[in-house]
Amino acid sequence: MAAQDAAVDSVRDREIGVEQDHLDQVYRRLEEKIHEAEFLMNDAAQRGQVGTPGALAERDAQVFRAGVHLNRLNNEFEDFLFGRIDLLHGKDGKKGPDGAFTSVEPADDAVREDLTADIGETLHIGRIGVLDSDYAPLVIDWRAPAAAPFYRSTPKDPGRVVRRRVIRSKGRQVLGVEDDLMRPELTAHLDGDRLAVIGDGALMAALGQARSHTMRDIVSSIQAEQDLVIRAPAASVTEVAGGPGTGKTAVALHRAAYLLYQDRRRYAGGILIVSPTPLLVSYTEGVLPSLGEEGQVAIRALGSLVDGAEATTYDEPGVARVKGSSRMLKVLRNAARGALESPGAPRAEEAGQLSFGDPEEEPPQAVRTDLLRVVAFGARLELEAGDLQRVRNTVLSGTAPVNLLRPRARKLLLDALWAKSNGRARYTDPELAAELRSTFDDDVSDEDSFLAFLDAWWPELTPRGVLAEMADEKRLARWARRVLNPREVRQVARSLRREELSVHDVALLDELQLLLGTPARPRKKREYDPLDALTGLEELMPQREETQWERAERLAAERTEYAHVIVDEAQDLTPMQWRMVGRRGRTATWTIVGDAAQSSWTDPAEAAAARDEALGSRPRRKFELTVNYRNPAEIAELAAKVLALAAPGMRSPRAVRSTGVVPRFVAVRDDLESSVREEAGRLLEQVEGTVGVVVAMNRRAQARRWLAGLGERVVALGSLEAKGLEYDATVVVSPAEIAEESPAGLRVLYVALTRATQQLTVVSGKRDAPDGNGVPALLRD
Ligand SMILES: Nc1ncnc2c1ncn2[C@@H]1O[C@H](COP(=O)(O)OP(=O)(O)OP(=O)(O)O)[C@@H](O)[C@H]1O
Repeated sequence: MAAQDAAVDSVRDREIGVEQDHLDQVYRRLEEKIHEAEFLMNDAAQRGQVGTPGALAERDAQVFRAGVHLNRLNNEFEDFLFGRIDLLHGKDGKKGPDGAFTSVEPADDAVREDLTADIGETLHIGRIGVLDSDYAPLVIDWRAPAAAPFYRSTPKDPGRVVRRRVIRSKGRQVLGVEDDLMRPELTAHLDGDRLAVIGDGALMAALGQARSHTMRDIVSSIQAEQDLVIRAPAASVTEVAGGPGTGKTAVALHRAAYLLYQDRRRYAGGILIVSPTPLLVSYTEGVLPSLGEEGQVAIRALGSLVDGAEATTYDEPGVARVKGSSRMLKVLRNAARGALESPGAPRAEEAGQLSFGDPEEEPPQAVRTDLLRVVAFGARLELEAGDLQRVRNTVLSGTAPVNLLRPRARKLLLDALWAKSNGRARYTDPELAAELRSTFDDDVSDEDSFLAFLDAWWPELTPRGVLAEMADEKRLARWARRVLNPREVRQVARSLRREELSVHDVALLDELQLLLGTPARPRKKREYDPLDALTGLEELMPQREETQWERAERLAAERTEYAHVIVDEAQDLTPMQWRMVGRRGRTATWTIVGDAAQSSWTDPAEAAAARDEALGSRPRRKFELTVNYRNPAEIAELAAKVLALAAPGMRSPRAVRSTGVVPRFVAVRDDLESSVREEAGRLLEQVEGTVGVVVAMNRRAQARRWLAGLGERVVALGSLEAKGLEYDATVVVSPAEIAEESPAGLRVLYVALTRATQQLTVVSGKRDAPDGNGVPALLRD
């Protein structure tokens, strides 16, 4: 036995040695490429000394390209090289742009009658492609077509692949290899030696690893059904459904990297990934940089999609339900127009009957808006409340955004004043009359009193300002007439009086932005940039174009529309959020991943209708992921009981592994705190990685206090914040409380129960009616 083990070890060492040699060669080549990039940078800098404008622009572009290149190469990639496939000879002898043979099918004579075969091609797969100096591929980028068989090949449908190998390395050292044989029936030879096969279970090893607070990429173990989604053509809409832990988030991130690789020019327009919470954003943020992609992808939480907003608080379920519903559209339309009547500055009647025009007597903000008085051609002209209302109604009868109607309002005011001035009667000659009118307009619109009036009577409205107006219950009741009931009006108004924006307020802000419009402003002069001094370009070309850097920066800052939009946890978007997200991808292609069974939105049918509207008539391709890579079978089985209640008829994904550790149940009489603390402490001792404690939303703050001092590996989460996250172990506190939080509570509980990769403890209170074993009513058979 010992001799056999030793033999296996020596084969393993030999195979590791083979991969180590290859990795050394790759790093030598990478160093050469870094030198090349540095040379390019230096060369470009030299050119700066002799500067015709053309040469300077070229230099700028070259510095930019070389900089990007260097940056990617210098990036310390963990396991830079992670895979290898050994392939039979292919059907034809054609090579693709990555230097590999393109054929997917083996040549007719690739396998001899006695089931022996020779390996015709060996490809190494890594995070980026590297060619040697003869353009032979040392490493194939994982996203290249030639790498697809690494993910797709199965013993049932092996194509040309004989052996698929996962290589584990750290820095520059190969630590291990794991092989899968795709054609176990063959005796294959590579350069005359029999092909060795080492170990199995690369995927299982990855799944069993301790979790940290950041997600890892899965490039070395993407599964075939996931690969189909990642490489699906970008056309129109790709919809992916799958239960908890099936890799939807992971697949969405890898798809972003794939799309960029495949068509960088097209996606220079940016890829937006919409994520439900800031916690999930920070959990996933590291994955794209680890795949060598940064910059062109923006991952934003739903509460941060509008510039300047960073909402993290949640409304109570009842309020969220109103704010998320498309009923709000009508309310917002009324508010956007109605807010003109009640601008933030005190209105005339509130400010008292102040006379108009004498700066001594009156603070500048107390301009009356129910009377316009000007002097023109030596006479005093007035428009009174009734006249003004008529003008306003005429202007507002159109559908254009309110702020953009201001020039029209100004014009109609002048018309009304002109009508009062009798100016038209003075001349019958049309040319003279027109000239007089133009002088009249110029005179009046230069008058301070006219300008001050216009500012007060038709102020530029901001989304935030209008939302603040909606906090006034009486006003909101007017705007929401026949749309919201009095209770809803009271609740929404009250929620808007809070200082912080809620996640649902952000979609309202975005809608208001559209309803109000942004008036054109004079272009701001560019600020002084120290980089200009460095490059010396500013002095040489005073009228210069912006550099590529500046352009990239400007586009990123200005970007509100993207070339591809990926929506994670799509089941949770409210109708108002779909409208907000839809506006960011009007001409985009889309990838939408989600699981209806995990939806925390109360009315999925309404949300589905809003989603259809956002996506329009674009054709959709649907995919389904069926394997749960996160939860062991023991946890998945328990969660399935809640699924049966939350979404009857929906199937659970198949759990891919089992740990033998069943969930633990603890019943508590009165003191939740000490039990939760104790259970969290117990789990911290049993697992190496993170522990999540999930409680009902209204216990969030409390739960944080309970866990104080237990260290960074443990976190307290409100049920809605647990979306998409995972931990080595979780404590779910009072399933009944979570389930009763909202009409979607059972689905939220299903989310909470599916967060652990190893262990789950359920702590029940009185409300849970636990049985003698501590199992709460909701989780019994
Ligand atoms: N092919 C794979 N190889 C290794 N790990 C994988 C693979 N696919 C998924 N995983 C792991 O499984 C876990 C679940 O993945 P992910 O969070 O993407 O699932 P999800 O479908 O988004 O789940 P949920 O709907 O519950 O949010 C992650 O730890 C992920 O790294």
